[in-house]
Formats: sequence, C-alpha cells, structure tokens
Amino acid sequence: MVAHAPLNPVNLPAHAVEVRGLTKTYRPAGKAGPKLALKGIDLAIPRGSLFGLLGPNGAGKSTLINILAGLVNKTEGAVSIWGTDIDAHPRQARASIGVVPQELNMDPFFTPREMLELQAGLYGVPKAERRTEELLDAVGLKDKADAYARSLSGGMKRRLMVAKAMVHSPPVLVLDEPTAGVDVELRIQLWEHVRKMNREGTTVLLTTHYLQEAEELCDTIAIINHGAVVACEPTAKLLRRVDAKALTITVDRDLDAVPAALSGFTAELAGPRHIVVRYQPSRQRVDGVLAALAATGLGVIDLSTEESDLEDIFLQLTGGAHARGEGVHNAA
Ligand SMILES: Nc1ncnc2c1ncn2[C@@H]1O[C@H](COP(=O)(O)OP(=O)(O)OP(=O)(O)O)[C@@H](O)[C@H]1O
Repeated sequence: MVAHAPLNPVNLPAHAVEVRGLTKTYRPAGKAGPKLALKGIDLAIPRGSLFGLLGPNGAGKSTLINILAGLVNKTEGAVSIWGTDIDAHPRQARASIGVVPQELNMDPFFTPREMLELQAGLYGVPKAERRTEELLDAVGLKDKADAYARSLSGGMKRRLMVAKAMVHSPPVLVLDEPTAGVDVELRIQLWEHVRKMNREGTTVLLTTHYLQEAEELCDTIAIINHGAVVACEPTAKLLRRVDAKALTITVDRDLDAVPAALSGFTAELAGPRHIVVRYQPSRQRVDGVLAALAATGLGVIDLSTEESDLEDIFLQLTGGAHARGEGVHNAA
C-alpha cells in the first residue's frame, strides 16, 4: 500500500487527473492495421469535481480510462493522477485511483465482506486500516455482508463494485458507464450515492452514454469524438453554447398561416393554434414577440419556452453521431 500525501490542502493537486498530449495507437495482431484511438489529448480534471466524459461509441473513452487505471499502455504523452506521474511512480499513481468497470465480474461464491477483504489484501491495506464495514454500510449492503454474491440483485452488485474500488481510499474514483442497463429507480439511487461520495471529497470521473445523466450529475463535462477532445467545460457553460430557445404560443383561434406581424421572427405554425418562434436569448427578447402578436389582436392562451439541451450541443460537436444511432441516449 502506498501512503497518500497527508491531507494538507497546501499539498493537494489542483487537478485530480492531468493528461497532456496523450496518444494511443493500437497495433492489433493479424491483418488489421494500426488504430489511432487517442490523438494527443489534453485534459485536466479539477480536484473535487464530478466530471463526465461523453462520447459516441468508439470515441476513445474506455481507452482513456484504461490508461488511467494502468490496464492499457499509452503510446505517447504524459498522465498524472493526484499529482503523480504514471511513468515515474506507477504504483503510487495506481493507488490514487479506483475504477469501477462496466462489467459486473465477481466470484459468485464470495460474500461482499470477503470480497472487500480480499481486494484490500490485494492493495496491501493493513488489517487495522481496512474499511470493510464502513464501506458495506456506505453502499447499503450491511445486511448482505455475508450473503453469496450470486444472490445479490444487479443493483447490489453494482454498489458492491463501487465499494470494491474504494477499499484503498483512492481520492479519484472512475465509474465506467455506471448506469448502463440499469432501471430508472436504481439509476437515481446510484446517482445519489455518487453525489454523496463526491460531496465527501472524492473526485469522480464517469463515462456515460446518457446525456441526461451527465447533465444532471456532472459539474464539468468533456466530450470526445474520434479520439480528440471537442469540448471540456463546466456543464452550465457548455449548455449556454447553443444560443437558441423556442417559444410556443397558444392562441385563441385557428390560424392557417403565421400572422404577418411575426414576419420579422423565425416563426412557424405547429398546429392551428400553436405558433413556435425560435430566437436567440442573447440577442432577442420575448416581449418583442409578444408586442408584435398583441398588434394582431390575437389572444394568448398559453406560453412555454424550451431550452437547448446537452443533446443539441452533442450533436453539433460530434457531427450528429447520436442522430445516426451511434449510441448516445437520453436516460429518460
Ligand atoms: N484492443 C484494441 N485493439 C484495436 N483497436 C481497439 C482496441 N480497443 C479499442 N480499439 C479501437 O479504438 C477506438 C476507441 O475505442 P474505445 O473502446 O476506447 O471507445 P469508447 O469511447 O470507449 O467506445 P464505447 O462507448 O463503445 O465503449 C475504437 O475505434 C476501437 O475499435
């Protein structure tokens, strides 16, 4: 077990993970040619953040995570985890990170308590410093501590994997698609758990295909596409990137065309009584639309506005990978 630096704020790195010029070229055996999976990416994950890594299938997310976890060798570039360079001090870097893989691979005949003890042993955590009971409690598995893993539900297994990744108290936790194939109730439970760990000081990096998950959970989001980072910024800022809103106006009588008074706006009829006006909030105000409408004598029954969401931005940045069904989904 490699001891962490004492938790003295002066010693803490500004970035939990820092990646500079990271390149990975796979050279598969056989006829397939080399595959450039990461094209010299730079990424800085702020300490304490809940960081989302998004990208369509094949973008390079797993490659990046596996390099951080020490499971895949990088081709070029520098990576440091919790201020430790993975080439200079691989053991210490690995001790600073816990990875929850996508697959629920566990021995069905071990109990959760045994599994955590075994994992702590693998990391060389001395018996006196083990956190088995605390972790079982934290992931809500105290009641199941001595049950065979095969008798746990899918959600319980996933929570056990989280506890397993935390046995050596890593300051950085990576969750690879934590809610893939998980039902809505459990997904919300897992989100709450992830938020709690983050509030308690763990920097969390999660990959997801669910845009809504990233939007709700993550304070910072990076989007990668074809092995390159195409965006990396605070979620709120990313969401402001698309300067577009839609205003739907329900009027009090049937129309067969958009009133001429609205010709200065981008407007269309979405039904005989529904006018949709698209506008840029940074340049236009709703009261201008309403004033133009008032001049027509039409009564307004209802109004609603719709913001752009992460999906619009994702589509813009990845050239519509989602629209072509390449594997990014809304969690709803
Ligand atoms: N072991 C390997 N050998 C050859 N090519 C690989 C290997 N692993 C990944 N690749 C290729 O590298 C690219 C990036 O793959 P990676 O698994 O990192 O993407 P991803 O973003 O995690 O995708 P997904 O969302 O489908 O998990 C893909 O083109 C993939 O086919």
